[in-house]
Amino acid sequence: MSKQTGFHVVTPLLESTAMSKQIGTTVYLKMEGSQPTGSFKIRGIGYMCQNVASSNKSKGVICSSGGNAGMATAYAARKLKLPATIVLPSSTPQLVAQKLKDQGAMVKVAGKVWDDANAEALRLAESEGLTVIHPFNHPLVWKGHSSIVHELKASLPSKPGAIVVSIGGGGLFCGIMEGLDEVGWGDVPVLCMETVGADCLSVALKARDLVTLPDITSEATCLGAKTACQQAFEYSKRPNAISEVVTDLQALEAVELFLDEERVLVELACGASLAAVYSGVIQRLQEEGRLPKPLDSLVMIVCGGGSMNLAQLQHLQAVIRKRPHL
Ligand SMILES: COC[C@H](NCc1c(COP(=O)(O)O)cnc(C)c1O)C(=O)O
Repeated sequence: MSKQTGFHVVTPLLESTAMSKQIGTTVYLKMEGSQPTGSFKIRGIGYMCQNVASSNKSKGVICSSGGNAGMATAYAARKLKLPATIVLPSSTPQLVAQKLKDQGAMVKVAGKVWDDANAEALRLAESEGLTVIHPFNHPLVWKGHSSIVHELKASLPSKPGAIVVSIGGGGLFCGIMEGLDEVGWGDVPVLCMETVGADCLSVALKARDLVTLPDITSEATCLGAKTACQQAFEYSKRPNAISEVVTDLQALEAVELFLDEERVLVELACGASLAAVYSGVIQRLQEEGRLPKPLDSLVMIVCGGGSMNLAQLQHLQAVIRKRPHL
């Protein structure tokens, strides 16, 4: 067994019988919710924190986060004996703040959405001489996330027909695209899933410009960056990148179905990806000729998410189902 180099673990790659039956090909689930911090974030964030610590010049790290990048930063900082400050928007569920404090991090709340928290984190970094750990926009974060693809290359029987990822600021997407280039799978279609109201990449693609959303109106607050990172925007112009958007209700229904069928509770952010199968996006793309039919296989990056529990699920069910149907 090779010595573990990062703070992340090699996650299970499971087959979903129900999803495979629904789309007529093998659907593999890359279970990133099994990571120590509950999401894939520890791969890239942990790698960046290790690099910061190895420079020995840091007084501490600071991360603005919808929750999961903050969890990864707090966990890695504790392991590295670095002080950590996490700045959350008020849209992040309270349970996350307690989990961060349990990791020994200092928690501050600033603004309504991630962009507001990020502005405060940059101000604090400057005033207190802290090292910024960006939740999605840094080459070290993308490099760490690319480890997912190397694990897929080692585990899959053959090149996948397509990979599905959720998009917040685009860091996971950048890591996946970097990894695909590295293993020679640069032509594999990557389906980029967002929710209405947190669809910064989709809107940028339609505008052919890296535009900023006026606000975040989706309940999938962990996808709540108003502007995608430049690198994600560049990657999204590649022929193998496909951008799709689902509603919060579709993401919620996907979370509920996944819980029933696969016995795992994930965040709405992850539901956005799962909805690609559960809400028929894959089949529509095949009918439109934008995905091959049949697909050799499908890999779902189950990004996970640590800010979900039964109470939060019940809250989201009430809020989303109370909304007037558009
Ligand atoms: C505002 O928030 C950005 C980031 N969450 C991002 C995130 C994503 C999307 O990853 P990204 O595209 O931002 O690298 C997917 N799935 C889950 C469960 C996530 O938490 C954060 O935690 O600070």
